[in-house]
Amino acid sequence: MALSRVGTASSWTGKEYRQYVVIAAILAMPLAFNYLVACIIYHWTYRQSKRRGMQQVPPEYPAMIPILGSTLPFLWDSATFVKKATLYAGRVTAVRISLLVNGIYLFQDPEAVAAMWKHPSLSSPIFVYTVGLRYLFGMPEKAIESYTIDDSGPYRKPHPNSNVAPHNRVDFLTHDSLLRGLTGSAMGPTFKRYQSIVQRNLDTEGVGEEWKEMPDLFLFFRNHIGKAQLESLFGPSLLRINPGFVDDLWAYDEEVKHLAKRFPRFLIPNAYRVRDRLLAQIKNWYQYARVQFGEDAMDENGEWDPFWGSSMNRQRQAMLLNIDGQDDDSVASTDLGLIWTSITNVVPSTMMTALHIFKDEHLLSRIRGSIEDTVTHDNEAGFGVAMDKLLSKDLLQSVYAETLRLYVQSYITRCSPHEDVAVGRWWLPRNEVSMVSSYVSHMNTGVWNTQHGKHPVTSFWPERFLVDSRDDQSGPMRRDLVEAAAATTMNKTRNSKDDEPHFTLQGLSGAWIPYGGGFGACPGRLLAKRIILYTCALLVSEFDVKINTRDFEMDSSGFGLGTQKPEGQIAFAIRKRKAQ
Ligand code: HEM
Repeated sequence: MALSRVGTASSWTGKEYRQYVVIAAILAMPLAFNYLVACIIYHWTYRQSKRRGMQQVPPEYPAMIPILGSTLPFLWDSATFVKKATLYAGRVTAVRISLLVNGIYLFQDPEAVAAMWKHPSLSSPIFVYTVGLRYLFGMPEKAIESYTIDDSGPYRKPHPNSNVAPHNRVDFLTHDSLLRGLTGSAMGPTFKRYQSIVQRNLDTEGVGEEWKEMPDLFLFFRNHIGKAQLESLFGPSLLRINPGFVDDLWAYDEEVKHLAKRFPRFLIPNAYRVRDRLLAQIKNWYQYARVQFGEDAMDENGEWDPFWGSSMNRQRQAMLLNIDGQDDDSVASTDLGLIWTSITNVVPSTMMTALHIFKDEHLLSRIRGSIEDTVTHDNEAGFGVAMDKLLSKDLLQSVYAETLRLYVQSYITRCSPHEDVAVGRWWLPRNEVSMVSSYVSHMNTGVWNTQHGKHPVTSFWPERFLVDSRDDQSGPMRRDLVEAAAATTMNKTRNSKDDEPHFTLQGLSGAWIPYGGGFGACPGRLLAKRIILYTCALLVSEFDVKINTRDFEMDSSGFGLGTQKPEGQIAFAIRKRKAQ
């Protein structure tokens, strides 16, 4: 009896089930048809472009669900998705992906990326500024307007079609101030301050000639390298009057990935709370510096004072507050962006460079040997280094370049507000957003030399950027590309027979892109390279470090937002080196 009841019920369910399947199939037919058409157009466009060599707009990556497009895979598994979407017939290429609000063009073939850097209409990061300021850095909506309406470009001369008033040219004004403040004559004093502050910070750790066990390498770098960099750029007052600033900055860094997904406050209250705290501390700093600062506080060149730090910060205040709709709240958001960008890339990059050196005894001893003639140690003056010489050390530069290749996972974003532009063999339509993923470029097996798989693109190979004339399998680029370049341009990329292996980035302008590129490239890149190389030279010369946690994974959850960090803590031991 019970069995027959079950049987009746299940056959009734089966019938219902079949009806649902039929309805679902009918409903799915337009979707399947739509997808099929999208696939045909997608393949046809690539084939046409290849066969006829025609300049055209990149095709759209087929997505099953209209309107939603590729939003879900792009947001939730961005690394896998962009790698897949930008690959066609085994080659990295350009594609349009449709997202919920609008679409994005991804340009990844190295020729297109190199062309992008050269194009004056694609030199401005203003579009990504507006996104960052709104969603990451919490700028009030009324202040963002000045950023969204500025179509005058990043150059001193405004675009002829733009009517933006000179004092509202936020794109040019901010970029110009950053270039003046972070490069050229201003960089030297900032870097000098960094050198003495980092040595002072390391001294506070009390490391002696006995091994000192420590639980977390990243914390060590945050507290010494990160703090030194903050102080050398923004001055001691910001940190002194806000003792929780550094911890809050790193707590915020953990939350940025959630803010980037545009979740509302009620879903990620901690992210909004820590951001509010940081903005309040930055405004607190403004109040303090305004009261304390006087002309007599400046150094002899007017480059630095203990309240605003570098003169760039002091001058940014006047420049930003002069722009329509700006006040302390909006300027604090802009400064949060600057502080976050300047610190949170260089700290993990420095740590990963040092980590790779200390993890490998042989590499450590080669690096020590190679920089011996550049470093000095004086009991009075402490550690010293001839920076010009250090910056040209081949193996150290190769380790640095390889570290950035492996761990920098940024999206570099551009938009042309006035005209369609040619990007290599593609067109980018006016006002459309284009992005380049450094990760896809850095993992492109069509470019990078892996010595036939011996050194996969996903692995760390310290010599990848060294060219050795005695070894035709050496160098960062695949052998076939080097030969093709040499045949067409008579380019001599190899050194002469008796030269030592030398560091090169030749031919990699569209492939090695940790700092973006062109006029909009990272204005902190020269300072970053100095900080990374100097810090590694200091650590390897003055300390022994044993890496105790040797197996760890990298955290990919912040994909697209900058440099990767390790997942979990890396335990290590450190001691002062005995006098050599
Ligand atoms: C290894 C360290 C660093 C990496 C990997 C890095 C990477 C980047 C990238 C990919 C961009 C976008 C560039 C583009 O759009 O083409 C950028 C922009 C920027 N970076 Fe860096 N960066 C680093 C260090 C620094 C440092 C040390 C500073 C400041 C001292 C800094 C300040 C900035 C600023 C202010 C921007 C925005 C540029 C603008 O508005 O014109 N960065 N960075």
